[in-house]
Order: sequence, then structure tokens, then C-alpha cells
Amino acid sequence: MHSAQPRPATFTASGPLRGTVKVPGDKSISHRSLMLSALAVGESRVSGLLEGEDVLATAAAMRAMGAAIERTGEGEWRISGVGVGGLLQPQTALDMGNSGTSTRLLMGLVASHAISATFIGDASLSKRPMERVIDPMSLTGAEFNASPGGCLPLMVRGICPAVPISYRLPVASAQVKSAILLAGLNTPGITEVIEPVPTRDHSERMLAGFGAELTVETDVQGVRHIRLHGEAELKPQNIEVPGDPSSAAFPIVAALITPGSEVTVTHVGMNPTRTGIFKMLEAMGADIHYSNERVVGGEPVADITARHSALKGIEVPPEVAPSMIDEFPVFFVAASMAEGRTTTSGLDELRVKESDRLALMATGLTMIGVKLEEREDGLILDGSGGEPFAGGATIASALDHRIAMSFAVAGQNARAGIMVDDVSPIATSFPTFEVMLQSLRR
Ligand SMILES: O=C(O)C1=C[C@@H](OP(=O)(O)O)[C@@H](O)[C@H](O)C1
Ligand SMILES: C=C(OP(=O)(O)O)C(=O)O
Repeated sequence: MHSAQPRPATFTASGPLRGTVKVPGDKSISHRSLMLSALAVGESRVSGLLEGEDVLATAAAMRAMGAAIERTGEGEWRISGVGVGGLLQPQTALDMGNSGTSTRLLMGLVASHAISATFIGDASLSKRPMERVIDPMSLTGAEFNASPGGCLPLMVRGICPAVPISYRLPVASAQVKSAILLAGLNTPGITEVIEPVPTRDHSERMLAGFGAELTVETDVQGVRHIRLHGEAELKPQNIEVPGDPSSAAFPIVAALITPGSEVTVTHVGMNPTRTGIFKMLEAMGADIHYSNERVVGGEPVADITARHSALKGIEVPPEVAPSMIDEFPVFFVAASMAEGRTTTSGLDELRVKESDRLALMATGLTMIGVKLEEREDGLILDGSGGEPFAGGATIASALDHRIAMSFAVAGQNARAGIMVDDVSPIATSFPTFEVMLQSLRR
């Protein structure tokens, strides 16, 4: 976990950003590749794994529950699984650090095993709502003992055999969907998740890739019905993790808002459930193009080139939100530089991420000179039409990596530097971020 000592850093304009960079492996896919490999019978290999703190928390938890997980090289990992149903009782509390994905997916996994586990996390994670997983998992017979507000520290007492459920997601959340599906792996019969609003589908793709029997049917209303046959036997796999589009969004927005810039990010995951950010930036007039499009390990991948662009404000349709949910902080930075008004709505979920991202972005952007209005479920931003940010402020990152990186990007086109009070949380998802940004400055 990152050090308790805050590490401040100042980000200043340097002129054009130019070059070609690679971003680390996709965080969602990295978590799932460790979890499913740990549940397969035999040895899986993963390359391109994100070696950020969140994913390392998942690796440590899977080890504590019996899997043999070993790093064999940079981004290269070897995992010997225990088989579905084979998870062992962890001897100490599972420390999930800052990671909501690790916590929620593993709560599901533990729920259908005859073990119990206590989940703990940092100050940010300990404020995040877990009822969204407790509610469906309680229907399977698992028991939960959570801190007030359904928060961590939290104890899960799993049950085996668990009762299979059919559950309609009340909130668009890939974490909740995945928790239910992972629980379904060791549950007799068919577990069904009904998903009215599509969210990232990495779990579905990877479960099928590991040999689970899973079907996805979209009904006439566009609602997805995901059905998993339980008591599955997973076969070990070799997985190549594509670059994280959520991380790629930072150098791409930095290039779009900094005059004279041209940046290429290679090997970026282009799963359509993740690419809302690029579509919205293009709708704003961003000069973005894709090359070398291919499929890697069941996921579409491309190289993305972005050039400085005169962006125009748009209205972001709320139904796009799940496909760019983690990118809104840096999207707000881009919108602040556009000409005209950008309106966002339907973003209540941003208030329960690592921080209240609507409140923090509204406060921070206002401090660097942006005109905006904060609504309950979104921000309305009046862009500067390309005028640099005033800057000269210190931004609180509040244990939120995406807030820290968004203001680092804003600093690339600010009249006075932007100080982020603590950049250490960046190591949760993008440990090479500062080095990458530096490599693009000439
Ligand atoms: O399933 C996943 O890997 C994730 C799902 C999203 O969370 P929600 O399910 O809470 O929307 C996203 O914000 C998070 O960074 C990763
Ligand atoms: C919300 C995020 O992650 P998590 O929920 O896994 O903490 C994120 O990476 O922006």
C-alpha cells in the first residue's frame, strides 16, 4: 500500500507534448485475470498485468486464500489455481487498500465458499458503500457483518452450497454484476444477472474464456440477461492484458488541451463498454485517430493518436456514463478548455468513488479559474475556448488517483503551476504516470 506520507507535486506548462507512450495494463482485466486464474485448476500465465497497488491487493488476497501467485518478470505473472470451491480460509484480514473492485468482487467470491473473511481498507475505501453487494449476496444465504453504513471493516461468512439467484441490478455497476457472477461459479444451478444499463463486460468475456458456461441475451428493451451455470470448472489460460483506456485518457486529454501537441498511446483496450471518453471527445471535435486495430486475448485493441484540438462544448447523454465512468474527472478538464458549455448528468455514482469526484472536481477546477455549476448528478462547465487555466492553486487529491492525475494534466496548460497535495495515490492504477508525462515534455 502506498506510504502514509503525502507526496506533493507541482505540474507546470512546458509547451507541446510529443511522443509515443504505452500505458500499464487494464486494471479491471488485471483484477479478473488474477481472480479467475486463482480459481482454475492448473497454471495460468498473465502478461501485461498492471502492477499497481489495487491489483497487488487482489494478488495478496488470492494468495491468502490458497492460490500460488508469482511474478516472473515485468508484468509477467504465473498463477496456480485452487479450483472453484477450493478457496481456503484466510488467516488474517484481507487488506484491500484503496480498491473498490478488489473488495466487491472478492466479497462475491467468498460468499459462496465455506469460509469467512474480513475486509479492511484505507480511509477512502472505508467510506464506500458495500450494501450494493451485501444485498444480493444475502439472498444466496451468505452472512455479512458490516460497519455502520454498510462500510468496511466488514466480515463475510460464506455459505456452500449457496442459493442461486436471479438479480436485477438497481445500480449500473460492473462490480456488483461481477460479484454476483463470481459467487455463481461455486453455486449449484443457474445464477442470473439482469442488467438494464450495460456496463463493462470483462467478466463475461473472461469467464467464457476460462471455459465457464455463460450466456448473454439482450431482450427487446435492450436489457441484458447474463446466465452462468454454477459448479463450473475453469481451465487455466494465458492472458495478455491490453493497455488501460482509463489510463490512456490522461495523456490523450493532455495532448488535446496543450497547443502543438501530438501524442500516440499504443496497445490501448478498445472494448466498446469502455470507450465512451474517446467518443465524447470526438463529438467535441477532438483530432483522435486509431491505427493498428486488432484483437488481443478476446479484447479489441488499437493505437490512439491525439493532436491538440479546438474543442467545442457538448451535452453528454447520461446513458454514455457507464462507458466512461472513471474518465469524467479528466473529461471535465477537457470540457473546461472547450469553447462553449458542456453539460453532464446522471453521474450520481461519481459521488461514491475513491472520493466525491463531482465535488472535488468542481472545487479544484473553480480554484484554477474554471466557471462551472455543480448539480447533484453532474457538472455544467463553461469552457475557456482554449485560454490556459489560471492555475496557482493547491488541489486536494483526497486519496483519489484520478483527481491527482486530472489536475496534473490541467497543469500542462496553466499560466501558473498546479500543486497536487498528494500524488502518492496515483500508484494505485498508474505507477508510471509521472515518468510518462515527463517523457512527453520536450
Ligand atoms: O468492474 C470494474 O472493474 C470497475 C467498475 C466500475 O465501478 P462500478 O461497478 O462501481 O461502476 C469502475 O468505476 C471501476 O474503476 C472498475
Ligand atoms: C473507481 C475506481 O476504482 P475502484 O472502484 O476499484 O476503487 C477507479 O479506478 O477510478
